[in-house]
Amino acid sequence: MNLPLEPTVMVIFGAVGDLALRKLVPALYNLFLDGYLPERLAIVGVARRELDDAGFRQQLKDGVDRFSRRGAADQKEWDEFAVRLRYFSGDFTSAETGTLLGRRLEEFDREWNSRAIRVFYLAIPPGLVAAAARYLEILGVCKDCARDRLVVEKPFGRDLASARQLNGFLTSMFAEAQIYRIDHYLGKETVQNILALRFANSLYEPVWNRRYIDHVQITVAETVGVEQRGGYYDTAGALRDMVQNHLLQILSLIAMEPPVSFAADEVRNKKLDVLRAIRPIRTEEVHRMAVRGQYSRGKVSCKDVPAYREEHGVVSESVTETFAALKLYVDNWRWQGVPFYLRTGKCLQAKVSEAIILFRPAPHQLFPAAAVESWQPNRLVLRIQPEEGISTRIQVKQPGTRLLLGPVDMKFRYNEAFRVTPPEAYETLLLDVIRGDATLFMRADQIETAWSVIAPILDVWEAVPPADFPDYAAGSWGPETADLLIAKEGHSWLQPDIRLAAEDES
Ligand SMILES: NC(=O)C1=CN([C@@H]2O[C@H](COP(=O)(O)OP(=O)(O)OC[C@H]3O[C@@H](n4cnc5c(N)ncnc54)[C@H](OP(=O)(O)O)[C@@H]3O)[C@@H](O)[C@H]2O)C=CC1
Ligand SMILES: O=C1O[C@H](COP(=O)(O)O)[C@@H](O)[C@H](O)[C@H]1O
Repeated sequence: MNLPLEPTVMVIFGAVGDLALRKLVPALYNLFLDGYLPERLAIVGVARRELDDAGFRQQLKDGVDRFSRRGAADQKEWDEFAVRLRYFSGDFTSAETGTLLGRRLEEFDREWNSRAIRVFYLAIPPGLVAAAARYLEILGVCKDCARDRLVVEKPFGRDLASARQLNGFLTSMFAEAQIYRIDHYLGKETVQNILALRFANSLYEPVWNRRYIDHVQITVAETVGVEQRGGYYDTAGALRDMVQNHLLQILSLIAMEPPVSFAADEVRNKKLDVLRAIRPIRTEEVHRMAVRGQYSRGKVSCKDVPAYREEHGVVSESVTETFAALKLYVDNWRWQGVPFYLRTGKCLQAKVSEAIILFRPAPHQLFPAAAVESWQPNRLVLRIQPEEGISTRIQVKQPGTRLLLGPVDMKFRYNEAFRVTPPEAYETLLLDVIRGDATLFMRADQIETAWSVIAPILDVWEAVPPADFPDYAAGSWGPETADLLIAKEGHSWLQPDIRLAAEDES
């Protein structure tokens, strides 16, 4: 792995917020421990609250102790890392703070005797992104400083129109290549492994099409509710929060054509082709292609859970969906007629993300009916989390004197095969930003096309409020309507192996 050698200043706007404390700083600290960070690196945190460098460092250390995959930080190692951390108190909607911060950044250039690459990470409420970007102009960041980068979190807009507007605004100030729109699912090891599985093996690609694949199921199930983010979530819902980004990205990786190379735009073009090929959903068919749900009180992992409408920050008669399931078709040569079922929800029975490829039956049934009582079609399970890995279900002869077939799984699990803890998604993505590799980030056109896929559903759901919310108990697998959605095609959801999921959570 090449070490990024260029001096870098990473400015984190919103440096003492939830995302920075839980994800960004633990990721940067782990990259430091693994020796991946540039030698000359400064991390400057910006927020309004009054703090000195020591207070800032202590808050970040508390975050690392609680949330790092490696557990509490060793004090000596932390101190070595912490000298890189500086705090700057100011409101980024004020020009004065802009000028002062600008001077501070120039000090690093003088100290290092070279103009450092500047990475601006906007870990701030989505409504402030445009204001913060304007503020960057005061800092002299523009299209001409091609080495400087801007990292924008999700949600990117709240619909097609607002995403277009934000893209228009950002690309008027920065070149597309400078803008890194994060979708943290793309940094997950097993999501990246979809490409490795498909394009580094000759076994799967020949059968990766409508002739052999019956349908695809993508499940991203969470056990948590909205936690501290009720205010945001209640204005978003599952479709905006998860489907528009993470689930459609997983679908794109499963369905894309082989890229010619792994150049950022080559991969992104191929993924965009998939999004563009998704059959548009007409208004009158939204109810046949998509269902929504909201959780009522229940038990998750043996603990009582309040109803969504009782969560902090959620309005009492909220009609926001906490569950969404979709049926999509990719209208191209490879996937014609193959349904892609997507579902995601909060307060479900287990935390598990996986994609299952269900294959068609063997073309000729050679075995007598008595031998195939428990026959199941071949399936390939791409487990994204927990227990990251891949398994293939095949039919074998069961031991005994009778000819009886039965399903078994051939399994690969990351932790058994490699015995290392894979990096967190944010580690991979932050390192890519520092190195200037945008392959795993969303381009403007991908974001907009993904919004256009779900736009008809958003419109209909907004126009026709659900009559029956809440409609699934916390701790279940979601509303019954999700089962009916795919039962119409003669399919049923394959519930994940929750024994593994529960082990991972405990
Ligand atoms: N938290 C999460 O798990 C996830 C978050 N995201 C996204 O990340 C972004 C940040 O979320 P999150 O960390 O939860 O938000 P928080 O509200 O926890 O943090 C916001 C941060 O911004 C600072 N801030 C707000 N206004 C200003 C201002 N005018 N000038 C300077 N600083 C300001 C706040 O500090 P102060 O008040 O001191 O100014 C605080 O540090 C959002 O876009 C969110 O959607 C995405 C995925 C997951
Ligand atoms: O982006 C988001 O993702 C998380 C789920 O991420 P995971 O890595 O824990 O699977 C979700 O809880 C959150 O609502 C959403 O904004």
